[in-house]
Amino acid sequence: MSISKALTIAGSDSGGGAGIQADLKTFQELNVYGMSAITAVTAQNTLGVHGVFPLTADAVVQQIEAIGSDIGADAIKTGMLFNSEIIEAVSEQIKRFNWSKVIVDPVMIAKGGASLLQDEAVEALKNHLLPLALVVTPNIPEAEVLTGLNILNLDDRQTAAKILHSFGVKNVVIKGGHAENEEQLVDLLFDGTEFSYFTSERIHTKNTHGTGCTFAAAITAEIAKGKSIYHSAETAVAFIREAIKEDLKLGQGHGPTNHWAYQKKKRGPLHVE
Ligand SMILES: Nc1ncnc2c1ncn2[C@@H]1O[C@H](COP(=O)(O)OP(=O)(O)OP(=O)(O)O)[C@@H](O)[C@H]1O
Ligand SMILES: Cc1ncc(CO)c(N)n1
Repeated sequence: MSISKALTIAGSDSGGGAGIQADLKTFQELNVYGMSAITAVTAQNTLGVHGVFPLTADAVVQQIEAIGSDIGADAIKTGMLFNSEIIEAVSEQIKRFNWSKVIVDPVMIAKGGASLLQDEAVEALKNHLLPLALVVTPNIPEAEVLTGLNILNLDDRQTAAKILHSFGVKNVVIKGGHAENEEQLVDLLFDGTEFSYFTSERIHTKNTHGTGCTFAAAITAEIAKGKSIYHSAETAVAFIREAIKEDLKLGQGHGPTNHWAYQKKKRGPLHVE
């Protein structure tokens, strides 16, 4: 049997809802073999980020080399990269292994406000990593930082998508979760020519920790399997929707989403002892 493989280069979330943990759970659920290169360890739970411990760029490079030189990967996802040194090192490795299916989730700030990317690193993200990316998946505040725009409506999001595309990334997905006044959420996809819109009803829950990571991981898994960008985004929207709807009600703050929910809906409830 040949199995598709995906590598996530991201931070560890001890609470298990975001970061590396969310990515690996999502890869597994979508039948993709998951691998990881950890950029930073966070002490984190549903109440917030309590500590951030970045690894050296060399430690990140060695993890990527270990995978690239042996198992290989059909798609690569990046999440929390923390500083420009790590971003530049990761970009070098992507070039070295000729990886073209690269999905960049430009993680900047955790839900509680903790910084997961230093301010100095934004330029490195734009100059080194985005030109290598097949897809970038900012939320609205991240799209604002990357483009310098104030994004108030759908027109602004379209303009932001065009600017992001001009940085060299082939496909742009701007996620709509942060448009808090909107009951209809719109995730926008721009492929350089056409816009597509994925619309869904807002689910009212505080358990949305890790939605962005899970969404981008689902896109990565589908791309690893050779699916189109449109199909991958469509599956990711369905995956995250079920994961938010069937939340697990864990912790006292913003709880994680339910990574089992999408497959459970497809195959019916599992018999849990
Ligand atoms: N309350 C909600 N109801 C339904 N879908 C949602 C909700 N919140 C987010 N989503 C969906 O989840 C996905 C991630 O969007 P969001 O804008 O929340 O990402 P994010 O801010 O990067 O997440 P994170 O908090 O992990 O950083 C998108 O597909 C978005 O439409
Ligand atoms: C490690 C990590 N990566 C990404 C996010 C964004 O959700 C988070 N909270 N923690």
